[in-house]
Amino acid sequence: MTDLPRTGIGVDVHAWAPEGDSRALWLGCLEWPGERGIEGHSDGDVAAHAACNALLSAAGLGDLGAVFGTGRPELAGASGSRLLEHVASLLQAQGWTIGNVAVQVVAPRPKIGPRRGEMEAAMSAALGGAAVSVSAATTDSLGFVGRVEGLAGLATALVARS
Ligand SMILES: Nc1ccn([C@@H]2O[C@H](COP(=O)(O)O)[C@@H](O)[C@H]2O)c(=O)n1
Ligand SMILES: C[C@@]1(CO)OP(=O)(O)OP(=O)(O)OC[C@H]1O
Repeated sequence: MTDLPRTGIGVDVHAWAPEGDSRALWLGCLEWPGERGIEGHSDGDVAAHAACNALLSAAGLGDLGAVFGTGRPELAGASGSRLLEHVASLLQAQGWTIGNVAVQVVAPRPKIGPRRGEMEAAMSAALGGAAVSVSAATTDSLGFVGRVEGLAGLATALVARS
């Protein structure tokens, strides 16, 4: 049987930190100065987390909770880059090459367009150079994203046997 490439799907949602909270916003392995921060056990980077979930899904290796648990003390504040690097090393150890990862941020802010290239480069670097594309949508003020309760990251990934 030929080893066909495999796709995966991932999502992650985190709540915004309360207004005035000093937490920083980390999204797509970048810090966003001046933007409202995010709640989370890690740094709450929904773009990186969705990408991790998509890659683990594509490789049949579970998801973030299966790999990192949901509250391990050593992962408090862990960066999206650190999680992506670990996921990339797990896939490599299992004989998978990453084809590409596509990530969509669902949030009215921050505006992704002006930093799209920087975000793609930062996530790609964490994945050892694999192609990453980033897009965004606002939801036109509807739902929990529109009410500014939280933001979401969605991702797909393609992997193939090395
Ligand atoms: N956080 C965001 C959200 C959206 N964009 C850009 O705006 C376009 C229009 O968004 P709609 O939700 O109204 O379709 C979208 O296609 C993105 O180009 C953004 O940069 N950052
Ligand atoms: C990343 C982890 C690490 O404790 O923490 P959270 O910041 O809670 O993020 P989530 O996307 O809910 O995934 C669970 C955890 O694996």
